[in-house]
Amino acid sequence: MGSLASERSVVGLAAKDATGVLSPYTYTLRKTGEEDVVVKVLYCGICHTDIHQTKNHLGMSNYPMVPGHEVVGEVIEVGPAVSKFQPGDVVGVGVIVGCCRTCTPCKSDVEQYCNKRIWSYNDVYTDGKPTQGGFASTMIVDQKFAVKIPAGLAPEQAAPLLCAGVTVYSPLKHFGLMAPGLRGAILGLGGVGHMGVKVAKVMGHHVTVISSSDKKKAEAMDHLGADAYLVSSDAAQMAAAADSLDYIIDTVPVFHPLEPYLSLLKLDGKLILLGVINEPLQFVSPMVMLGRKAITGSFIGSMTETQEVLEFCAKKGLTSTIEMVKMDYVNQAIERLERNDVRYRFVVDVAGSKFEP
Ligand SMILES: NC(=O)C1=CN([C@@H]2O[C@H](COP(=O)(O)OP(=O)(O)OC[C@H]3O[C@@H](n4cnc5c(N)ncnc54)[C@H](OP(=O)(O)O)[C@@H]3O)[C@@H](O)[C@H]2O)C=CC1
Ligand SMILES: O=C/C=C/c1ccc(O)c(O)c1
Ligand SMILES: [Zn+2]
Ligand SMILES: [Zn+2]
Repeated sequence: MGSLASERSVVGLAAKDATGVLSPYTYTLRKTGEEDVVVKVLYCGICHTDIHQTKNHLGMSNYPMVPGHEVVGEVIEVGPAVSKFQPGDVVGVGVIVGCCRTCTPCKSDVEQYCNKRIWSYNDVYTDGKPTQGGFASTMIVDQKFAVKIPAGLAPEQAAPLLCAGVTVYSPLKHFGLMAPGLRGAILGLGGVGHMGVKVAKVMGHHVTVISSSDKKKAEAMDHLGADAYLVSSDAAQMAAAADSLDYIIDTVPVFHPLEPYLSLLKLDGKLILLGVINEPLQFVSPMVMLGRKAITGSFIGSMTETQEVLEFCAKKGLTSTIEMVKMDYVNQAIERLERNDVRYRFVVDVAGSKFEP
């Protein structure tokens, strides 16, 4: 099925330099390969990683760069060997679009840890072309790196699950933290953090939000269903919560000391780092030894876990909390995300927007 004829010309919004400002950019996609699906982008979430990448926080950015890795779209064409999808299917694409398929992580179904992973943007595909993300009319992706959006999940609600959702689900599952009754905390109530609260609550955990201010308290308790709320700078509140938590999911995207949070963990508690921070973090060793605590990290989730979290959310009636915007608002949305002014994820209505070159 599908025509394998030519490269497609597409329009996206690209950063052209480390200012991170996005502007229209026309480029071509590869010819539809045997295992490729061609996806008309419907919606794309804005993740803080898009800021790290477009603004070159990691020193590895290449321009022009079309960001966006929480992509929901409609399949409009499939290559001849595609078995998972057909035109008309609503699918999701996330953070990675390729892996080696032969290394231990790839063979263990955790291909996100493949050292040859191909990122959905700011990378180079197997054909030598730059990869470009979801703030664009169309993407082409190998069927392995697309997931089905289950019936019953609104496509715009599903977009944040493709990064934020699976990023919290994967470590809870991997570290054996899905049992009801656990006491967990979410540090940083943004796009990833709000999914952390929702997923942990559905698992039956007692959930504390640890935030940099009290601004989000009412919403966290009333809308997201958090059980407790700590302001990280309030020493009395923090002291009262010492030794009380089985885990902390840390989503803060900037440098912060770890010791105040390590002190909140119980014996064998885990501090799970998710934020991308390009400088050394700090703690003294007794903070982990005297309590056998673990500081660990986790990176998105596998394609299997991505499909699983979508089905988990559909089954539990769990949605993301989003602010929907058009493409012409993306630069303002990014500025607001950087100022910590979003409730809790921007999702761009890509197909419903005009973005002419
Ligand atoms: N490990 C992985 O696989 C993944 C990692 N990430 C990374 O996780 C981090 C969080 O991503 P995301 O949730 O999209 O980001 P958001 O900007 O949506 O949320 C980050 C939250 O951290 C808190 N915060 C504290 N200090 C700051 C600061 N100086 N600037 C901004 N926020 C601050 C805020 O919460 P509050 O107001 O409560 O203090 C804010 O809402 C990023 O570094 C991102 O790159 C994202 C996805 C996957
Ligand atoms: O948002 C998804 C990607 C997160 C990410 C994690 C670690 C890292 O080094 C990155 O460049 C991105
Ligand atoms: Zn992300
Ligand atoms: Zn591999």
